[in-house]
Amino acid sequence: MVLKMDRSNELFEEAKKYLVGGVNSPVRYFKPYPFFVEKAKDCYLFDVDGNCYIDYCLAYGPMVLGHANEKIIEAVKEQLELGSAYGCPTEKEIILAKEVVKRVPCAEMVRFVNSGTEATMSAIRLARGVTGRKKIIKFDGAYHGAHDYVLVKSGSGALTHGHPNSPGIPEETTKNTILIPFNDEDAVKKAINENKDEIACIIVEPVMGNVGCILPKDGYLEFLREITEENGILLIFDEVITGFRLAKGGAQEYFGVVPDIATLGKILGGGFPIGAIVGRREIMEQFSPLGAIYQAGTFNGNPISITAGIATLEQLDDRFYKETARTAKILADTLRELADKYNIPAKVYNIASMFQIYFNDKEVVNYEIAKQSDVERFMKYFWGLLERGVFVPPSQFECCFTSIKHDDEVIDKTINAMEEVFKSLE
Ligand SMILES: N[C@H](C=O)CCC(=O)O
Repeated sequence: MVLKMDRSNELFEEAKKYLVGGVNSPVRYFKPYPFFVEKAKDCYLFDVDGNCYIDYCLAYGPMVLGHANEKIIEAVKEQLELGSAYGCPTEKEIILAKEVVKRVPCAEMVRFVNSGTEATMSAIRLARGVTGRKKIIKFDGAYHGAHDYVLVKSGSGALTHGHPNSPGIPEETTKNTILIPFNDEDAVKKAINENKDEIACIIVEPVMGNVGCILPKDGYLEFLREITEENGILLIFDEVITGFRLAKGGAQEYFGVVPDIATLGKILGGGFPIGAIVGRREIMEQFSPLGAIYQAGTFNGNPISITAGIATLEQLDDRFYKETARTAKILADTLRELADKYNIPAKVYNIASMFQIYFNDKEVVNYEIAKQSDVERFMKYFWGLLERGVFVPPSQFECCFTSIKHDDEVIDKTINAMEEVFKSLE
């Protein structure tokens, strides 16, 4: 190993004694051991061995303003003095909810929760409760968090670590989860025809950011909108990744397709745990205490996360969207050029501030094709970049993100690192 990672190694040995696999989320582990972080600032992570990395993982998505953003720190410090959990409502929840409603096209009402996992779990319950139907359609490779109904043919860490179907989930629990390939209209039609009046919802990541970066084919999201409407099925956009990222109003604004319900997280909490279910008023009002569909949580609407969320959304201006998209595109174009120049079979996808490379000669339009990508070469690319001070997620089944702090100087350094890495990739 070129990188000096001795202290990380020591900490990993210690961590393994107390924490399963030495980590608290599987995506954080990579062989032989991950670097341990000491601190982070702007677009940089600093590890315990004194290495500094340009960060394109951004904590798997939330840190789009960069790490340790001054305005968020100031607002959170102030809120900490006022208390960190009340079990009672606060005015700040209204402020953040209003901001969400202003931005996100389908959002007429909001329920704040603590994670994307909780958001999708409750959104599915809501859809089932409202429609009185049991079945749901989920796309192969989509990752909607770590709860039972959707952890089948799943992306993200489940796929990276070789278990897209997690043991421990009874087949009775997932027998109502219909799995179909993404970007395939006929598969959707067939599933709906075979399960007439039984499907509560289609849940979809408009851009599949948990199996790399798979883009919807032109017209595909529009097709999902039409066919769900025609069949009394609720359309759920899982915008935990795309929300506030592709545009102020997320993927639904970017693509101009408005779902019935959406789930949010990541950016919404400004680096603190949060999730949200949003949707049309008559649907959302079925949640308790107005309706009978139960949804609850001690930390729902937690004042620290809400405060960080308000301070974050305030800073997502037009310049933010323009710049983060510009830098991600430069990197995606660079990767394409390098793959061409060094004759490495690769496909690169990019939308707004998201991008990912697959070492694959086929267009990656779904999970089956994504899975055929060359993992070994990807890990060579990953380590090559890391050794040159650039951190991308350690799996091609995750997505890279740019933040507002990735300026031209940082991008140039990244391009140089990429060029050096590609030279050694054959
Ligand atoms: N891709 C996951 C979430 O979106 C990564 C986060 C995790 O599993 O820790």
